[in-house]
Amino acid sequence: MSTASSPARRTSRDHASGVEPALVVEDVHKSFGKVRAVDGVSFTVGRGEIVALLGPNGAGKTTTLDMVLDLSRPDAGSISVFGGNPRKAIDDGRLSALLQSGGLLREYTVYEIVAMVSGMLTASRPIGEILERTNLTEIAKRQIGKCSGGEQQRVRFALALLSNPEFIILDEPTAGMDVNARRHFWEAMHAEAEGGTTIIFATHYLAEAEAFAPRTIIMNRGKIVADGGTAQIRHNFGTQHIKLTFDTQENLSAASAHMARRATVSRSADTLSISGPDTVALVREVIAFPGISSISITDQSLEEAFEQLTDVGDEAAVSPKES
Ligand SMILES: Nc1ncnc2c1ncn2[C@@H]1O[C@H](COP(=O)(O)OP(=O)(O)OP(=O)(O)O)[C@@H](O)[C@H]1O
Repeated sequence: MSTASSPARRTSRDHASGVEPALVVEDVHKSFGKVRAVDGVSFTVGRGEIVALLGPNGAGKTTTLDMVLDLSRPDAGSISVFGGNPRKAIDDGRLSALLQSGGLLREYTVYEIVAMVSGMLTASRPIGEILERTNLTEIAKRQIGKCSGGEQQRVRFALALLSNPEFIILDEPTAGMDVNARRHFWEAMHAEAEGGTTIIFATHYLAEAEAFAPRTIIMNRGKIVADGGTAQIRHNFGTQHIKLTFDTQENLSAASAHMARRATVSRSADTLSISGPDTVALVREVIAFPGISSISITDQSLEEAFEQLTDVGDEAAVSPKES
Protein backbone atom coordinates (compact mmCIF):
# COMPACT_ATOMS: atom_id res chain seq x y z
CA MET A 1 0.00 0.00 0.00
CA SER A 2 1.44 3.33 -0.98
CA THR A 3 0.63 6.43 0.97
CA ALA A 4 0.63 10.01 -0.07
CA SER A 5 4.13 10.42 1.35
CA SER A 6 5.66 7.28 -0.10
CA PRO A 7 8.85 7.75 -2.07
CA ALA A 8 8.89 8.10 -5.80
CA ARG A 9 8.32 4.85 -7.64
CA ARG A 10 9.90 3.43 -10.71
CA THR A 11 7.78 1.35 -13.00
CA SER A 12 8.50 -2.31 -13.61
CA ARG A 13 9.08 -1.48 -17.25
CA ASP A 14 11.84 0.97 -16.35
CA HIS A 15 13.36 -1.49 -13.92
CA ALA A 16 13.35 -4.20 -16.53
CA SER A 17 14.81 -2.09 -19.29
CA GLY A 18 17.32 -0.30 -17.06
CA VAL A 19 16.41 3.08 -18.60
CA GLU A 20 15.78 6.14 -16.51
CA PRO A 21 12.11 7.01 -16.01
CA ALA A 22 10.75 10.01 -17.88
CA LEU A 23 10.23 11.89 -14.62
CA VAL A 24 11.21 11.51 -10.98
CA VAL A 25 9.85 14.05 -8.50
CA GLU A 26 11.24 13.51 -5.01
CA ASP A 27 9.92 15.24 -1.90
CA VAL A 28 9.44 18.56 -3.63
CA HIS A 29 8.35 21.63 -1.67
CA LYS A 30 7.44 25.08 -2.94
CA SER A 31 5.91 27.94 -0.98
CA PHE A 32 4.75 31.41 -1.95
CA GLY A 33 4.96 33.38 1.25
CA LYS A 34 2.85 31.47 3.72
CA VAL A 35 1.12 29.41 1.05
CA ARG A 36 2.55 25.90 0.81
CA ALA A 37 1.68 25.41 -2.85
CA VAL A 38 3.53 22.06 -3.09
CA ASP A 39 4.19 20.26 0.17
CA GLY A 40 6.34 17.15 -0.09
CA VAL A 41 5.31 15.70 -3.43
CA SER A 42 6.94 12.54 -4.79
CA PHE A 43 6.04 10.55 -7.88
CA THR A 44 7.67 8.83 -10.80
CA VAL A 45 6.42 8.61 -14.36
CA GLY A 46 7.74 5.79 -16.51
CA ARG A 47 8.44 6.21 -20.20
CA GLY A 48 5.33 5.97 -22.31
CA GLU A 49 3.00 6.47 -19.35
CA ILE A 50 -0.04 8.72 -19.64
CA VAL A 51 -0.90 10.36 -16.35
CA ALA A 52 -3.73 12.72 -15.43
CA LEU A 53 -3.07 15.24 -12.68
CA LEU A 54 -6.30 16.16 -10.99
CA GLY A 55 -7.13 18.45 -8.15
CA PRO A 56 -9.36 21.34 -7.18
CA ASN A 57 -8.35 24.97 -7.76
CA GLY A 58 -5.20 25.83 -5.88
CA ALA A 59 -4.21 22.18 -5.31
CA GLY A 60 -0.68 22.79 -6.59
CA LYS A 61 -0.89 21.19 -10.04
CA THR A 62 0.43 24.13 -12.05
CA THR A 63 3.16 24.86 -9.49
CA THR A 64 4.30 21.23 -9.76
CA LEU A 65 4.28 21.21 -13.56
CA ASP A 66 6.05 24.59 -13.70
CA MET A 67 8.90 23.13 -11.66
CA VAL A 68 9.10 20.09 -13.93
CA LEU A 69 9.38 22.54 -16.83
CA ASP A 70 12.10 24.54 -15.07
CA LEU A 71 9.86 27.62 -15.04
CA SER A 72 10.44 27.79 -11.30
CA ARG A 73 12.71 26.00 -8.84
CA PRO A 74 11.70 23.85 -5.85
CA ASP A 75 12.50 25.23 -2.38
CA ALA A 76 13.49 21.68 -1.47
CA GLY A 77 13.51 18.27 -3.12
CA SER A 78 14.60 17.25 -6.59
CA ILE A 79 13.20 16.77 -10.06
CA SER A 80 14.85 14.83 -12.83
CA VAL A 81 13.71 14.28 -16.39
CA PHE A 82 15.20 11.32 -18.25
CA GLY A 83 17.67 11.03 -15.42
CA GLY A 84 18.97 14.59 -15.75
CA ASN A 85 18.20 18.24 -15.45
CA PRO A 86 14.75 19.27 -16.78
CA ARG A 87 16.36 22.23 -18.57
CA LYS A 88 18.58 19.88 -20.57
CA ALA A 89 15.58 17.79 -21.63
CA ILE A 90 13.83 20.97 -22.81
CA ASP A 91 16.89 22.27 -24.64
CA ASP A 92 17.32 18.89 -26.32
CA GLY A 93 13.68 19.00 -27.53
CA ARG A 94 12.85 15.86 -25.53
CA LEU A 95 10.44 17.60 -23.14
CA SER A 96 7.82 19.98 -24.41
CA ALA A 97 4.79 21.68 -22.93
CA LEU A 98 1.41 23.04 -23.78
CA LEU A 99 0.63 25.71 -21.24
CA GLN A 100 -2.60 27.66 -21.04
CA SER A 101 -0.91 30.99 -20.81
CA GLY A 102 1.82 30.72 -23.44
CA GLY A 103 1.72 33.97 -25.42
CA LEU A 104 1.25 33.87 -29.20
CA LEU A 105 2.06 36.70 -31.59
CA ARG A 106 -1.38 37.86 -32.66
CA GLU A 107 -0.45 39.46 -35.98
CA TYR A 108 1.07 36.27 -37.44
CA THR A 109 -0.93 33.60 -39.23
CA VAL A 110 -1.16 30.08 -37.86
CA TYR A 111 1.20 28.84 -40.58
CA GLU A 112 3.71 31.64 -40.02
CA ILE A 113 3.98 31.07 -36.30
CA VAL A 114 4.37 27.30 -36.68
CA ALA A 115 6.98 27.83 -39.42
CA MET A 116 8.83 30.40 -37.30
CA VAL A 117 9.12 28.12 -34.30
CA SER A 118 10.00 25.19 -36.57
CA GLY A 119 12.86 27.27 -38.00
CA MET A 120 14.23 27.89 -34.51
CA LEU A 121 14.58 24.20 -33.76
CA THR A 122 17.62 22.14 -34.64
CA ALA A 123 15.32 19.28 -35.68
CA SER A 124 11.65 19.83 -36.49
CA ARG A 125 8.85 17.65 -37.72
CA PRO A 126 7.43 18.73 -41.12
CA ILE A 127 5.09 21.71 -40.72
CA GLY A 128 2.38 20.18 -42.93
CA GLU A 129 2.29 17.01 -40.84
CA ILE A 130 1.98 19.00 -37.62
CA LEU A 131 -0.80 21.21 -39.01
CA GLU A 132 -2.65 18.10 -40.13
CA ARG A 133 -2.15 16.34 -36.80
CA THR A 134 -3.51 19.29 -34.86
CA ASN A 135 -6.39 19.94 -37.26
CA LEU A 136 -5.05 23.36 -38.23
CA THR A 137 -4.60 22.89 -41.99
CA GLU A 138 -7.91 24.59 -42.81
CA ILE A 139 -7.14 27.66 -40.73
CA ALA A 140 -3.43 27.85 -41.56
CA LYS A 141 -3.85 31.30 -43.16
CA ARG A 142 -5.87 32.73 -40.27
CA GLN A 143 -4.27 35.39 -38.07
CA ILE A 144 -3.71 34.26 -34.50
CA GLY A 145 -5.61 37.33 -33.26
CA LYS A 146 -8.67 36.08 -35.14
CA CYS A 147 -8.48 32.53 -33.79
CA SER A 148 -10.79 31.43 -31.00
CA GLY A 149 -9.38 30.43 -27.62
CA GLY A 150 -9.71 26.76 -28.54
CA GLU A 151 -7.96 27.31 -31.92
CA GLN A 152 -5.13 29.16 -30.22
CA GLN A 153 -4.82 26.23 -27.83
CA ARG A 154 -4.45 23.94 -30.88
CA VAL A 155 -1.69 26.23 -32.19
CA ARG A 156 0.12 25.87 -28.84
CA PHE A 157 -0.32 22.12 -29.18
CA ALA A 158 1.21 22.24 -32.68
CA LEU A 159 4.20 24.19 -31.33
CA ALA A 160 4.62 21.64 -28.54
CA LEU A 161 4.74 18.78 -31.07
CA LEU A 162 7.23 20.37 -33.48
CA SER A 163 10.36 19.09 -31.79
CA ASN A 164 8.92 15.57 -31.79
CA PRO A 165 9.22 15.40 -27.98
CA GLU A 166 9.37 12.14 -26.06
CA PHE A 167 7.57 13.74 -23.13
CA ILE A 168 4.74 16.27 -23.25
CA ILE A 169 3.29 18.19 -20.33
CA LEU A 170 -0.11 19.76 -20.79
CA ASP A 171 -1.67 22.13 -18.30
CA GLU A 172 -5.43 22.08 -18.80
CA PRO A 173 -4.98 21.55 -22.53
CA THR A 174 -8.63 21.66 -23.53
CA ALA A 175 -9.61 24.76 -21.55
CA GLY A 176 -11.64 26.96 -23.87
CA MET A 177 -12.28 24.21 -26.45
CA ASP A 178 -15.79 23.19 -27.41
CA VAL A 179 -16.83 19.54 -27.38
CA ASN A 180 -15.79 18.96 -31.00
CA ALA A 181 -12.41 20.57 -30.55
CA ARG A 182 -11.86 18.54 -27.39
CA ARG A 183 -12.60 15.34 -29.27
CA HIS A 184 -10.18 16.27 -32.08
CA PHE A 185 -7.56 17.21 -29.53
CA TRP A 186 -7.75 13.89 -27.73
CA GLU A 187 -7.68 12.01 -31.03
CA ALA A 188 -4.44 13.79 -31.84
CA MET A 189 -3.07 13.03 -28.38
CA HIS A 190 -4.00 9.38 -28.81
CA ALA A 191 -1.99 9.31 -32.03
CA GLU A 192 1.01 10.80 -30.21
CA ALA A 193 0.64 8.40 -27.31
CA GLU A 194 0.56 5.41 -29.65
CA GLY A 195 4.06 6.40 -30.71
CA GLY A 196 5.21 5.94 -27.08
CA THR A 197 5.20 9.59 -25.99
CA THR A 198 5.05 10.13 -22.22
CA ILE A 199 2.21 12.47 -21.33
CA ILE A 200 1.18 14.26 -18.14
CA PHE A 201 -1.86 16.47 -18.27
CA ALA A 202 -3.56 18.58 -15.64
CA THR A 203 -7.28 18.79 -16.11
CA HIS A 204 -10.48 19.74 -14.35
CA TYR A 205 -12.44 17.40 -16.63
CA LEU A 206 -12.64 14.13 -14.80
CA ALA A 207 -14.11 12.48 -17.86
CA GLU A 208 -10.87 13.25 -19.71
CA ALA A 209 -8.83 11.48 -17.06
CA GLU A 210 -11.15 8.51 -17.23
CA ALA A 211 -11.11 8.38 -21.00
CA PHE A 212 -7.48 9.03 -21.62
CA ALA A 213 -5.23 8.35 -18.63
CA PRO A 214 -4.61 4.84 -17.31
CA ARG A 215 -3.07 6.48 -14.23
CA THR A 216 -4.36 9.38 -12.18
CA ILE A 217 -2.61 11.44 -9.51
CA ILE A 218 -4.92 13.51 -7.34
CA MET A 219 -3.52 16.53 -5.51
CA ASN A 220 -5.14 18.54 -2.76
CA ARG A 221 -3.66 21.37 -0.73
CA GLY A 222 -0.17 20.79 -2.11
CA LYS A 223 -0.07 17.06 -1.41
CA ILE A 224 -0.75 13.91 -3.39
CA VAL A 225 -3.85 12.28 -1.92
CA ALA A 226 -4.14 9.45 -4.44
CA ASP A 227 -1.89 7.92 -7.07
CA GLY A 228 -2.94 4.84 -8.91
CA GLY A 229 -4.71 3.31 -11.87
CA THR A 230 -7.61 5.56 -12.82
CA ALA A 231 -10.03 2.64 -12.71
CA GLN A 232 -8.48 1.48 -9.45
CA ILE A 233 -8.97 4.87 -7.80
CA ARG A 234 -12.60 4.74 -8.74
CA HIS A 235 -12.86 1.16 -7.57
CA ASN A 236 -10.98 1.60 -4.27
CA PHE A 237 -12.94 4.62 -3.26
CA GLY A 238 -16.06 3.64 -5.06
CA THR A 239 -19.13 2.04 -3.88
CA GLN A 240 -21.88 0.99 -6.17
CA HIS A 241 -25.30 2.53 -6.04
CA ILE A 242 -28.43 0.41 -6.11
CA LYS A 243 -31.64 2.14 -7.07
CA LEU A 244 -34.95 0.43 -6.43
CA THR A 245 -38.46 1.51 -7.24
CA PHE A 246 -41.46 0.08 -5.41
CA ASP A 247 -45.11 -0.34 -6.16
CA THR A 248 -46.23 1.29 -2.88
CA GLN A 249 -44.82 3.69 -0.30
CA GLU A 250 -45.38 1.06 2.39
CA ASN A 251 -43.12 -1.44 0.66
CA LEU A 252 -40.52 1.27 0.04
CA SER A 253 -40.61 2.31 3.72
CA ALA A 254 -40.22 -1.27 4.93
CA ALA A 255 -37.21 -1.88 2.68
CA SER A 256 -35.70 1.49 3.60
CA ALA A 257 -35.99 0.86 7.35
CA HIS A 258 -34.41 -2.57 7.02
CA MET A 259 -31.54 -1.56 4.74
CA ALA A 260 -30.68 1.55 6.77
CA ARG A 261 -29.18 -0.81 9.33
CA ARG A 262 -26.67 -2.17 6.78
CA ALA A 263 -25.89 0.53 4.26
CA THR A 264 -26.34 4.17 3.35
CA VAL A 265 -29.86 4.76 2.12
CA SER A 266 -31.72 7.73 0.75
CA ARG A 267 -35.20 7.96 -0.70
CA SER A 268 -37.09 10.21 -3.05
CA ALA A 269 -40.65 9.71 -4.33
CA ASP A 270 -40.84 6.03 -5.21
CA THR A 271 -37.08 5.41 -5.39
CA LEU A 272 -34.82 3.99 -2.71
CA SER A 273 -31.06 4.48 -3.24
CA ILE A 274 -28.67 2.19 -1.40
CA SER A 275 -24.90 2.38 -1.48
CA GLY A 276 -22.29 0.26 0.16
CA PRO A 277 -19.13 -1.67 -0.63
CA ASP A 278 -20.60 -5.15 -1.00
CA THR A 279 -23.28 -4.60 -3.57
CA VAL A 280 -23.81 -8.29 -4.25
CA ALA A 281 -24.70 -8.98 -0.60
CA LEU A 282 -26.95 -5.94 -0.51
CA VAL A 283 -28.80 -7.00 -3.64
CA ARG A 284 -29.28 -10.52 -2.27
CA GLU A 285 -30.84 -9.04 0.81
CA VAL A 286 -32.94 -6.41 -0.85
CA ILE A 287 -34.35 -8.70 -3.50
CA ALA A 288 -36.40 -10.48 -0.86
CA PHE A 289 -38.52 -7.40 -0.23
CA PRO A 290 -42.00 -7.34 -1.75
CA GLY A 291 -43.19 -4.81 -4.30
CA ILE A 292 -39.95 -4.05 -6.18
CA SER A 293 -40.75 -2.70 -9.65
CA SER A 294 -37.21 -2.03 -10.91
CA ILE A 295 -33.56 -2.35 -9.90
CA SER A 296 -30.53 -0.54 -11.32
CA ILE A 297 -26.92 -0.72 -10.21
CA THR A 298 -24.36 1.93 -11.13
CA ASP A 299 -20.67 2.36 -10.39
CA GLN A 300 -19.46 5.37 -8.54
CA SER A 301 -17.99 7.83 -11.01
CA LEU A 302 -14.45 9.13 -10.81
CA GLU A 303 -16.04 12.47 -10.04
CA GLU A 304 -17.53 11.09 -6.84
CA ALA A 305 -14.23 9.42 -5.90
CA PHE A 306 -12.49 12.73 -6.56
CA GLU A 307 -14.88 14.63 -4.29
CA GLN A 308 -14.44 12.05 -1.60
CA LEU A 309 -10.65 12.22 -1.86
CA THR A 310 -10.40 15.97 -1.88
CA ASP A 311 -12.86 16.19 1.03
CA VAL A 312 -10.85 13.86 3.21
CA GLY A 313 -7.71 15.86 2.47
CA ASP A 314 -4.33 14.53 3.39
CA GLU A 315 -5.23 11.24 4.97
CA ALA A 316 -6.40 9.23 2.00
CA ALA A 317 -4.23 7.21 -0.30
CA VAL A 318 -4.77 4.28 -2.58
CA SER A 319 -2.57 1.43 -3.58
CA PRO A 320 -0.48 2.32 -6.54
CA LYS A 321 -0.69 0.37 -9.70
CA GLU A 322 1.75 -2.51 -9.98
CA SER A 323 5.29 -1.34 -9.59
N1 LIG B 1 3.25 33.04 -8.17
C1 LIG B 1 2.48 32.82 -7.11
N2 LIG B 1 2.47 33.68 -6.07
C2 LIG B 1 1.73 33.45 -4.98
N3 LIG B 1 0.94 32.37 -4.81
C3 LIG B 1 0.90 31.48 -5.81
C4 LIG B 1 1.67 31.66 -7.00
N4 LIG B 1 1.44 30.59 -7.81
C5 LIG B 1 0.57 29.80 -7.16
N5 LIG B 1 0.26 30.31 -5.96
C6 LIG B 1 -0.63 29.71 -4.95
O1 LIG B 1 -0.22 28.39 -4.77
C7 LIG B 1 -1.33 27.52 -4.63
C8 LIG B 1 -1.29 26.44 -5.70
O2 LIG B 1 -1.57 27.06 -6.95
P1 LIG B 1 -1.55 26.27 -8.33
O3 LIG B 1 -1.74 27.28 -9.42
O4 LIG B 1 -0.34 25.42 -8.39
O5 LIG B 1 -2.83 25.34 -8.20
P2 LIG B 1 -3.59 24.51 -9.33
O6 LIG B 1 -3.84 23.17 -8.74
O7 LIG B 1 -2.84 24.56 -10.60
O8 LIG B 1 -4.94 25.29 -9.44
P3 LIG B 1 -5.88 25.59 -10.73
O9 LIG B 1 -6.58 24.31 -11.03
O10 LIG B 1 -6.81 26.65 -10.25
O11 LIG B 1 -5.00 26.06 -11.85
C9 LIG B 1 -2.56 28.42 -4.69
O12 LIG B 1 -2.93 28.73 -3.37
C10 LIG B 1 -2.06 29.63 -5.42
O13 LIG B 1 -2.81 30.76 -5.06
